[in-house]
Amino acid sequence: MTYHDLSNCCVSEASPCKESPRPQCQSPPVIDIPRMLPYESVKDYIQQAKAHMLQSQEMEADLSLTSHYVDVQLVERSILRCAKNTNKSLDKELAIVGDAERQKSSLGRSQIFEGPTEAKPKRTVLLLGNASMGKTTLIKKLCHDWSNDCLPQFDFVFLLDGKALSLNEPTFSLQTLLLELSSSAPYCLDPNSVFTQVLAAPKRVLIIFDGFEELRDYEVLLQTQEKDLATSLLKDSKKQIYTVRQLYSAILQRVVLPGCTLLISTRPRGNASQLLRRSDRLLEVCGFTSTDVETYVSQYFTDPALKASAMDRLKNSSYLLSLCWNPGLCRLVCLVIEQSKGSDDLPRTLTGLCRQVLWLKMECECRRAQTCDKLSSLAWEGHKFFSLSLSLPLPLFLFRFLCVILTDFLSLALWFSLYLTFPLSRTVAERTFLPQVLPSPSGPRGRRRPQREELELTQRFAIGLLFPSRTQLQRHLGSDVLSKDTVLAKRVSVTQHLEGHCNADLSPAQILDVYSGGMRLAGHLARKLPEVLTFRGVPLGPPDAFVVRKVLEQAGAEGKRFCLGLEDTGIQIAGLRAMMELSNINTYRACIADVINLWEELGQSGEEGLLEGAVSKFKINPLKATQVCHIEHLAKLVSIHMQRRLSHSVCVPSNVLECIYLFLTHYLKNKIGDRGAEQLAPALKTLPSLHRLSLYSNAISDGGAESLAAVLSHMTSLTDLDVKFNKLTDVGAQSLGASLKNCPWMKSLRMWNECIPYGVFERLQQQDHRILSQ
Ligand SMILES: Nc1ncnc2c1ncn2[C@@H]1O[C@H](COP(=O)(O)OP(=O)(O)OP(=O)(O)O)[C@@H](O)[C@H]1O
Repeated sequence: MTYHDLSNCCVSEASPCKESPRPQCQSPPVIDIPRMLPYESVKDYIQQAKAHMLQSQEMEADLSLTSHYVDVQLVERSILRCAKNTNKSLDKELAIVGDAERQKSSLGRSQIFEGPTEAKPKRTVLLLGNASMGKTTLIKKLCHDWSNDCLPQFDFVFLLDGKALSLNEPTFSLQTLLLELSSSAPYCLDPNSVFTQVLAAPKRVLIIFDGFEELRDYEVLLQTQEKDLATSLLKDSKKQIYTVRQLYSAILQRVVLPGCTLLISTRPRGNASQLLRRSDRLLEVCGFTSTDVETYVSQYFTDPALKASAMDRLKNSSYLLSLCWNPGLCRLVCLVIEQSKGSDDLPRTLTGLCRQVLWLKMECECRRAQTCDKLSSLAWEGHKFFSLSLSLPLPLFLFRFLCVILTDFLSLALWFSLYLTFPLSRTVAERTFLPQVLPSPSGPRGRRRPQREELELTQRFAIGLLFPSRTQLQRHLGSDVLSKDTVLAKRVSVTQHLEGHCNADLSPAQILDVYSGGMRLAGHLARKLPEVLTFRGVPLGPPDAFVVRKVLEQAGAEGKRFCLGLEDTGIQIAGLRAMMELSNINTYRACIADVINLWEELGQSGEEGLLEGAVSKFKINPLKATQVCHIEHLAKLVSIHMQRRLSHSVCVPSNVLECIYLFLTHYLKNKIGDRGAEQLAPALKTLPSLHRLSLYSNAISDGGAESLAAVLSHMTSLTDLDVKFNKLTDVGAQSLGASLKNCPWMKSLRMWNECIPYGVFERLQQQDHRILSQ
């Protein structure tokens, strides 16, 4: 009997998974298994493991995977290649792509471990996603898929939790770790046989790491293993003498089970250079689309009447609807809608939402006064949030979510009005609002510094708490005049701080923060906004885009107009459209492909006024292309320009796109290389108004130079070309030099680099004085 047979025997009776089509299933390799192995016990174990996973249906209390899971798409992310600085935090290293690119690189659950056809399977997959975007839920669903035989390439799936790192005793072996500590493992009757099989065919093993708080935890585990430890592990992985940390580290470093597949989930914060080097694929859970939100709501509310009214209420509450992009928040929104039973107004801010959820939970499950006291005092003493979750019957998810928001840095006391009793802190030196609203952090020494995500959220919450509506203020503080005065004083301080900023000081993130203070605070901000407002590099998810629009709208009411920069923000097309609906936008810049898609959408829906505005206000000069895809988008734009039509049915108004004046600045991060130059060349040929082109330091070698040389004589408006510090040798340089002879209109060609022999360069310069070295 071969292992193939064994695997086939294990097909469970459970129904096949619904969402993932089975054709993805590959036939497992045929592996001979030693005769003496008791097949039955291994086979039984696999069956039990599958059944065990199928039993853990819960996403969280009362919500099951089978009835409430929404099948979300994943997006393949890439890293900006930047030679100089590899020590950046991961979110800064990830290339931000537009909506169109995201669609192109999206994939389903069943494709996570597969590359393009013929490519090798992905052995180390990093699953990224911000707080409560659905990483753990996706992992649970994957485990279900495996139980339903939808991941036939794996015989074993082990789910390892970051929290197990707190087990410090050196009493584990690789065998006990996998068969006893993995949360997916059932009780094993014959651990030796199972473990022998795991060791015999590691390629058919999937190990999932989830539940780590941050990237740093992984990075520490990737520090080089002590030699003795590695040798000892390789000699005998059954000895129960290792700590969980040592074993995790050995798996991640592939000292043990080298051929297995690893799925590592994490939030994209902090430095991840080691992890990145070892990963074959970066995937991101990108949250719910608007259709996903509708699916979620319809699954959440089983009563048809409630379902319809919930969706109506949500649609009337645009900000809450935009928050539902985050699945965890979507769940909270549904909870609030469910509990409010149509009576109350829905919350208008994130702070309002979380406050209401907490309040609801406390009303339901705790004796309020006692719990408030307890929470406040525990939090103020600096206890970790997790310790609270042990002592209170609130759902773990809620705690985890609040934990992200509040963290140990900002104590829970903030929620319970303790913040009112603290004096304003002294300086306004920092460019955040935190000093204005919060007591100084006073946690024990040596604690990690709060991450940016936590600070941002904390800041938004702090502002949200300081600017509740009048009714809320009255409800929470009643006749407590002293507290009311403190709130008002802090509000004044924040407002003054905001007004004290000169325009250039305002960071895009601050604009997003301010909205949590409601429209009153947004009004102060609106007055201060600079005319050229750029968000480049700040990810704008749906709620952020909503906020930006609101603030711009408010500023418009005061007569302000803007030139809006939305490149590298990842804003969705719906968000872009919302900006176009504003009448106070002079010009805007955004991802070219998304802009074209928006034009198409507007053209197809016959919204000619909006289309005209969206086309005429679009600005690309100067274009800062940082990824190869930017060049493809440019080519698409050029083709629209030449054909004067968007799609079959949509023409571009004749007076626009007349003059694409283009100045491609050098490609700062991604090197376009020969491939990029090749793609760029045909597009360049058709640009009527390209005067200067800089492809400085772009890893272009002779192949790319040939492509450029071939189109140079067609670029009749080009006066200056800069291809300095590339990799051209004498071949590429001579080819460009020869082409220059056919371009009498050109003024300069800069192409020096150290791969061109000095003599060759000098001769070319003598032949044509327009060839410059600097
Ligand atoms: N695909 C989904 N379908 C339905 N609900 C989902 C989905 N993804 C997430 N949720 C809901 O959002 C909640 C939070 O998701 P989850 O715990 O998976 O996030 P996470 O990314 O692991 O967060 P963290 O980084 O905080 O650990 C889940 O408990 C569930 O209610």
